[in-house]
Amino acid sequence: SPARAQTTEGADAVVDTVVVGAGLAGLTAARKLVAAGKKVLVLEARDRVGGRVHDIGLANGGTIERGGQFTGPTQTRLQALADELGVQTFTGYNTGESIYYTADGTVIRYSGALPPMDNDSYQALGQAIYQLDTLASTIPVDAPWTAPKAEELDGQTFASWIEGNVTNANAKTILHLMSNGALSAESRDISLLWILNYIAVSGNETNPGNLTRLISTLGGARDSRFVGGPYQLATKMAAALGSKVVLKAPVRRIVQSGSSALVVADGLAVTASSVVVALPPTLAGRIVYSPALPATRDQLTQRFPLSSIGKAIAVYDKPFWRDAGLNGQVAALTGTTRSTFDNSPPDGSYGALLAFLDGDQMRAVEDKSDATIKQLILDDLARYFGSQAATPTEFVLGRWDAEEYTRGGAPGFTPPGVLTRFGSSIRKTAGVIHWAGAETATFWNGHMEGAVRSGEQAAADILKG
Ligand SMILES: Cc1cc2nc3c(=O)[nH]c(=O)nc-3n(C[C@H](O)[C@H](O)[C@H](O)COP(=O)(O)OP(=O)(O)OC[C@H]3O[C@@H](n4cnc5c(N)ncnc54)[C@H](O)[C@@H]3O)c2cc1C
Repeated sequence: SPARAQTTEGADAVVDTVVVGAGLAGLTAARKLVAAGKKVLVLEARDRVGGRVHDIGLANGGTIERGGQFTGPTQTRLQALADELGVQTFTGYNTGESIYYTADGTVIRYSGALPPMDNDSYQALGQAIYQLDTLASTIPVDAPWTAPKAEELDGQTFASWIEGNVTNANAKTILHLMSNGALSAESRDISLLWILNYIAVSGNETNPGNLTRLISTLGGARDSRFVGGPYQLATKMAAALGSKVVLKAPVRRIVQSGSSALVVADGLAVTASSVVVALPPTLAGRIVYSPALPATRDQLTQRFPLSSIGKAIAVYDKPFWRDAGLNGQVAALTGTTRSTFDNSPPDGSYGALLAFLDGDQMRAVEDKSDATIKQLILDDLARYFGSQAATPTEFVLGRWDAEEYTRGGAPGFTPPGVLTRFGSSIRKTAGVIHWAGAETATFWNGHMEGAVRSGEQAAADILKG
């Protein structure tokens, strides 16, 4: 009742810290706090843990990743967690040629990281990547709004930078496609400062971030996968926390009074001396805070969307494209899916093709049924890999934008003018509330690594007192 939320009396439980959200960030924070002897309760809206990480069982006995899946070099905290929990990684399938599918429907096979282009185009693209890396090297990862040219960089979109700085048409095309494929966000939607920061955070304390690491398979963010899937990281942490994780408990209000807070979820209310809100900013903004949060923090959550993303997986008896010398990777200029990967298990005992629906392509199918989307994807896969791709044995579709407690994908991004005006509130505590979640991380922001780092950071801040 409203009366109950006015007071910390009448709570169902009293703990040291309430963690809101049982994604990798919230679970990591809880795990660290419990290890330090704190009494913790994690309130999770869904009927499962893991948030944007979720694997499901296939009829063929395999397991497939619906959400986050790739990891790679410099993602050291995620790796350390996996080691602790006994979850192995393996290098994704990279043998053979990739496919570039042109706007007029031509399949071009190629080797190496970049689609085939004439020399001038390669040079122009290389120059643009060098410029972006150079600008990114000026961004302080913990405070991008203080970068030397922050105003200028945050005053434009990535698209306007491409159009204003790159003259070669092929190089422009690849840069726009990269935004769609690697960030699930259109170049016209994101601030230049934001993408430079996203490049800068694609590293760790000893390895500065760079664009190649952010977008690459081998040696990059899409280098490796977890044997059995990354959902195990969430379920293993949750199993160790046991009854400290409460499912089906969406938090609706956080009422602070003095040095404590009453966290009101559907079905229960908990009093705590600190709270970790481990949600993407836009979902954190849907909780009602009393007293109201500082204006800058609230305005940040009004301006920090999640990208539009869907993920489809077509499963086959065998990875037939490998016999044709293909690695399963496509970069396409047309189609519902423009980015695919070989998602087969490490032993290749069956085949799986992962097809992303990114940005505009996800929005274009918003009103379509699952069956229609499946057909659109299979038509694309058949165009890329031949008619065998049209008849999978199973098909999995994750429409992340439509999930009530996610509402989009990774990463959360900022349009122009947001990081410089509101960014400094991203991790600033509000009374006893600490902010975590992949979008708050200073390395591998938006990734599983960032989620783990943000949870560790929030726990460390609370323990410091
Ligand atoms: C399709 C897809 C593919 C991706 N691919 C990769 C990849 O290959 N590699 C990579 O590193 N990352 C990838 N990511 C990103 C990665 O999954 C996320 O960055 C990371 O899992 C985020 O963890 P988190 O804990 O910060 O947030 P989330 O996982 O979003 O966790 C937030 C939790 O809070 C819960 N919640 C929401 N509202 C409330 C409320 N009011 N009260 C209580 N609980 C609430 C949610 O149910 C959820 O469990 C991908 C994401 C998607 C969607």
